[in-house]
Amino acid sequence: MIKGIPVSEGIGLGRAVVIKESEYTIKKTKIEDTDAELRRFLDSIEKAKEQIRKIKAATQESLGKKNAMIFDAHLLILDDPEFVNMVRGKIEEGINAEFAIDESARFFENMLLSLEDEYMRERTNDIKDVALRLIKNLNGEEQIDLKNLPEDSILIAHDLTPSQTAQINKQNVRGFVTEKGGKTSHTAIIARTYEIPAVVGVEGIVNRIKDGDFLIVDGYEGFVYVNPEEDLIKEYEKKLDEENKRKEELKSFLYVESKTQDGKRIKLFANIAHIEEIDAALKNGAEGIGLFRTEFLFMDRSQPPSEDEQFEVYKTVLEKMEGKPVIIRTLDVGGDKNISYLNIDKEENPFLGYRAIRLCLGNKELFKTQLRALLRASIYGKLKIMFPMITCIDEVYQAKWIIQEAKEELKKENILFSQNIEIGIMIETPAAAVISDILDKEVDFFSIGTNDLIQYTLAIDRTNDKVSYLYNPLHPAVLRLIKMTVENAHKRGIEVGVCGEIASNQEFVPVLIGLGVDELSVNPSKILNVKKKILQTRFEEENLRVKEL
Ligand SMILES: C=C(OP(=O)(O)O)C(=O)O
Repeated sequence: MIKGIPVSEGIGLGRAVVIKESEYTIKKTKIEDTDAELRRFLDSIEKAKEQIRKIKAATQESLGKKNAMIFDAHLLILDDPEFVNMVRGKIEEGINAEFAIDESARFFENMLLSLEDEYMRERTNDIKDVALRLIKNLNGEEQIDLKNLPEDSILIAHDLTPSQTAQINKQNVRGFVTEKGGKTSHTAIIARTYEIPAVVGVEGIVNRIKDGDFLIVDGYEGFVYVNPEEDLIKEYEKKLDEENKRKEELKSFLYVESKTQDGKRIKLFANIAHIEEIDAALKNGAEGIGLFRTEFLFMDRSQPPSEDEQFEVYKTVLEKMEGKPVIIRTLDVGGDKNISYLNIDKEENPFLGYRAIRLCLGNKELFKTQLRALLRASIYGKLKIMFPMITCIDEVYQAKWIIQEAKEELKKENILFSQNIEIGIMIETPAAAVISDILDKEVDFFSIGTNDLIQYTLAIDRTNDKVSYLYNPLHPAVLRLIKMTVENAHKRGIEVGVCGEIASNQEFVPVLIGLGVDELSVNPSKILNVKKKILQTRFEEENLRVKEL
């Protein structure tokens, strides 16, 4: 048994398909006919471009424009005069094309690795990917074909690149196991989107497993069993059976209205961080998006996304949701989410520092660019804009003022935007909950971010394992703040949602309902589980339980 990080729930049984990139020992040879060698090199470039364009089109179709953009970077490398001329120069000196490509790629990889910028360092993978493709083309070697995987395959790889996941025939895949990656890695996101069990961060797995080994992937616990005993296979087959039955049973709730036994309606929305997750949200019956974490658009790059780039993403989300409400949270970085190009100073207490709305109000252009993109996209659906980490009314005034400025600018430029965009805030600091009767005068809705609310109320760093035992969502202090927020909002006639992780957890759903929340926003894969719990809950009973808080 091997342990890794579970990133996509589910159980998979099947045979290993090991994706081992060929390890080339590229020999340097002396070339007499340099013109012919140059032609070989240029042909391999043309072939690579054709291959990449095809993969890009397939990715765009299955995973959307943003995921397909990575292949633009690959095409740019193939057109980069510095790279092409360096290889050409070496060939003209009489060096074989394979060696010239390898040496040039290493030169640029080392150059990028020497930079401080994490994003640039990560681009070395793109150069490696392109160089390998060129060398394989020169050798007439087929690129790994993932379109025709055998039934019940479990993919084992160092990491799955976007070009690989774009080609996979999903019906035949029962699991992913990779050496690299974490909860937000590309493989993890794709696995969750396709609902394929996945375990990542398993060091050395590529060399420990052979093609055809029988595997069990436990995406709940992060276990991978290699050629297990018959008893264990039986045990897991039983679990898989139960899982499939549970899934089937949950499907029966898909078209059932989300309300408690005694008729209290609870809206059921989805949390997303990437547009690819919308399909899973819709498939599971999300009535809207309760939290789109836009910060992920700003990560893994060297500069912020442009207004147009953001506009395209927000427009896509709104269009895909076809008029259902979409709450888009403005940039929430700082704390544990660092973005190198924003040059945030190292802080002693980053969670109490320059983050979220504070950072946006201090970087007006960055903030306004996002707001303009949101306003422009607003005509494509039902947009609601939400500000994170509010602690005082002044922040709400300032943020709304910048929205007003963005609207004036767009009007002058004759650019349309919706006149009915609701503005809301996250209630994720005790201060915001305590003054919710002041804040509610200025906004149209609240969404309680319990992940942060719990950390700030109980003074526990949510990323520190040593104090995680104190992270208690049912602590009376937390429940009182939620209760207070809901009561204030309802007096003013505005709705309250919960978008923190506790809304996805069946254990906490009844208490949130009892506290009177109107909407729960949960992980797409948890929507039907939560709906089942809502249907079993009696509001009056739960409400009585929290009366005396
Ligand atoms: C949803 C929340 O925000 P984050 O993205 O910081 O988890 C929260 O704090 O509950």
